[in-house]
Amino acid sequence: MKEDTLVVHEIYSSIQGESTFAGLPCTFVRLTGCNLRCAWCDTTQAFFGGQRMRRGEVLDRALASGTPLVELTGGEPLLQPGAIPLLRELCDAGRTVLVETSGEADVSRVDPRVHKIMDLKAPGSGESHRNRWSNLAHIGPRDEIKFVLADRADYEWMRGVIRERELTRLGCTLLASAVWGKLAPKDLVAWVLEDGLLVRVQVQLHKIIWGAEAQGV
Ligand SMILES: C[S@@+](CC[C@H](N)C(=O)[O-])C[C@H]1O[C@@H](n2cnc3c(N)ncnc32)[C@H](O)[C@@H]1O
Ligand SMILES: Nc1nc2[nH]cc(C(=O)O)c2c(=O)[nH]1
Ligand code: SF4
Ligand SMILES: [Mg+2]
Repeated sequence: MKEDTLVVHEIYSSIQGESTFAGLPCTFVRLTGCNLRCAWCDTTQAFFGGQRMRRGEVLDRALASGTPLVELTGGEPLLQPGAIPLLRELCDAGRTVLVETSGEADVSRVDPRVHKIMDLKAPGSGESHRNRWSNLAHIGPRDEIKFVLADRADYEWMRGVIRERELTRLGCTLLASAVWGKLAPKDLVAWVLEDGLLVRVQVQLHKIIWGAEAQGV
């Protein structure tokens, strides 16, 4: 069956660099392939290649390190049919499970125990037209919506989306992140404070620790 195998770019342990889980030891399962091409994507190496593995082996490798936290990412993890049962099996094994998704793919079948970290792509990504707004119906208090912002125009777009779509009503965390090397986090912080916007500004902790070019961290 098509769910029995997954194409995997890498599996490794590090500390979680993003989201409200930042700083915690975490095992990452990074799947190959993405159907978007965000202008500033820092993981283009995961677009192609990878190794086809049986789902059971991916599960074993993800559990082997013993970290209580496991994240499925990519590329775009939800493009592969095996991602849905893998997320469920990771939850069944007692792990706290995160999935990092562009939000273009349908999130409705993701196990409700999983914490969905879902990007809403701003115009500076070049992929804003791909946002699947119907996914918002499946976002709840355990989930996090992330905006990755390249400039002031992206910031204003985020502010408009939060207000017009009443995102604070979803009860989820709203994350605002600067595109690395493009928007200064201090400018983002100044704008957030000026507007009294209730978002959590995040930086990519792993890039501060290991540098922006390091892979497998
Ligand atoms: C590489 S993506 C993989 C998961 C999924 N495709 C997505 O976009 O959410 C992981 C996260 O890194 C963020 N990201 C990628 N490149 C970035 C950059 N240059 N600066 C800041 N965040 C970036 C993405 O927006 C996303 O939240
Ligand atoms: N340390 C670390 N934390 C992360 N959180 C989300 C990541 C991702 O690429 O999805 C990521 C990553 O690439 N590295
Ligand atoms: S959706 Fe994620 S993996 Fe795909 S291009 Fe955008 S940031 Fe990169
Ligand atoms: Mg990353």
